[in-house]
Amino acid sequence: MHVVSREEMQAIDRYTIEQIGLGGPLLMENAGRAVFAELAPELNAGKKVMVIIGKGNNGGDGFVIARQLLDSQAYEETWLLADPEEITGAAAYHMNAYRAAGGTIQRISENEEAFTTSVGQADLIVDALLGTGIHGVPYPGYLQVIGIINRSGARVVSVDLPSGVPADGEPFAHEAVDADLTLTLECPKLAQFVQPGARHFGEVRTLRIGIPESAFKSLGIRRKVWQREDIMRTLPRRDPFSHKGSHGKGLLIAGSQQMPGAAFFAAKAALRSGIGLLKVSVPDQVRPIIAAHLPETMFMPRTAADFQGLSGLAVGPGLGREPEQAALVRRVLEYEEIPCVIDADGIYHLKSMLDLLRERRIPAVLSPHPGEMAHLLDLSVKDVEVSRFNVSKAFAEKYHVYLVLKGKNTIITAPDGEQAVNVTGNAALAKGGSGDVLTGILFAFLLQHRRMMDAVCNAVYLHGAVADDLVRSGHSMLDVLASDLIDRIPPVLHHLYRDAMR
Ligand SMILES: NC(=O)C1=CN([C@@H]2O[C@H](COP(=O)(O)OP(=O)(O)OC[C@H]3O[C@@H](n4cnc5c(N)ncnc54)[C@H](OP(=O)(O)O)[C@@H]3O)[C@@H](O)[C@H]2O)[C@H](O)CC1
Ligand SMILES: [K+]
Repeated sequence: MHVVSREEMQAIDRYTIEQIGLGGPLLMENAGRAVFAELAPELNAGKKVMVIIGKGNNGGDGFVIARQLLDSQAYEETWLLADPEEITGAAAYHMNAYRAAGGTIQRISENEEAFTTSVGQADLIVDALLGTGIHGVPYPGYLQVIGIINRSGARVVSVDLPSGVPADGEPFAHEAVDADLTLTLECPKLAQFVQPGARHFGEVRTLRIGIPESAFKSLGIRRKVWQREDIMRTLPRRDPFSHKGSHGKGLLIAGSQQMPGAAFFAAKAALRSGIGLLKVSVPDQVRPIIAAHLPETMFMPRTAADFQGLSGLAVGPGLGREPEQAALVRRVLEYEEIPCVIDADGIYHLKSMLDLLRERRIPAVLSPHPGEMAHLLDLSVKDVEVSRFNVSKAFAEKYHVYLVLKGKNTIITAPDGEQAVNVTGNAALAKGGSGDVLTGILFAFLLQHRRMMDAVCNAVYLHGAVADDLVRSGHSMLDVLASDLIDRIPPVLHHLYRDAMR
């Protein structure tokens, strides 16, 4: 499923209408019917549904929805914030159809009191005020209606976008509709994954409205949501005649006296995610802790780390920030013949050697959280968070890396700018150690997948999916530990493989 900007969506609309010939009114009919079908189960007899319509094509969708409500069991009212004379194109086409089918349009500006009363009595409000066409702060009339909707107490369903949210995810300070459900048309827009807009969507469902894949191909859209079908398609299939050497021989350089656990979590997660042979380089004092809990690992002295014969490296979890650790990170970066994952303190040290990234033949994989990303770029966390897609793309292309910018919707970016958004995971992951688990999964998957982008996307997907599985079955957002995540990898992988083999 593609993720698009406002401009890209408008270009796709144009291409579909002009090149493919599916006219605007038809697409609008498809959009409105898809929304109505999604709402149908909620439209029982006597339910009071208000359709609140703006001037543009988002409003046009509203007229299609209102027309179908006429024939439903629900009681329907349609309120227009614009002057009907202002309505043009496909929206006018459907406004006329609505009227001709017996619909009545009430104008908000002429009946403000009645409008406010009606909103107070509504069970469900369909927000068809503004979609991708908004620029800047909603005009005063729109702001006023947005505020009334937000204070209504009704269930609010937004068409395409919560009105007032800019489609590209740029920051804004004005009020926008707080939707209970957003039915986004054809494909997600950037705003769905970036704060503050993301907070307005409520539950999100994406409704296809008949735009052919060729329209997206024609525009070369290179941003998508990584979905269950993607991981099932790309999970590595094991050759029955394979041996432990076939699934990666990796060295994990992690842990310190103060943070031995990080090395343990990353190592165990890598083993649980299929790495064939794992060597761990930890300070001598830490070795007994790991050895006692992970007899499957072998050890390499921190002082004599030899990379010969390895197929991958991972450095960072719990490493520490002393200068001597920087030398280790540098060695990993300079060893460019095999993939490497750099996380946590490894990223901290990276700042002084960013140019080494660009020179690597095999791109490194970095998995910073927003704070680590901000440190790398000398930006504030806020600067990173309000521009996650662009910040990620610029960095990945400039330094020729696979960048995993962690967060509610982790964004994965390849060195050529291709992006994927992850939609698994939840706030249970906001706890020390969960990042180390991701490092282990990333490491193991990198050594088992053919395509690096698949490995990185699948690792991020699996990491979130185990957190979702835990919260779905007996855990809460508060209690999940890194070890719970690791212990839940087997059943989640089991179900993914089982479904993939069907
Ligand atoms: N995705 C698809 O394939 C389809 C999507 N559809 C729907 O169409 C909208 C986009 O329609 P568009 O007309 O481009 O934009 P909107 O309806 O969101 O709004 C446009 C009108 O809003 C006015 N506007 C612009 N900025 C503001 C503001 N800050 N405050 C208030 N009003 C604003 C603008 O008027 P101007 O006079 O200012 O230009 C526009 O008239 C999309 O979101 C989908 O819902 C199609 O239905 C089917 C295909
Ligand atoms: K809307």
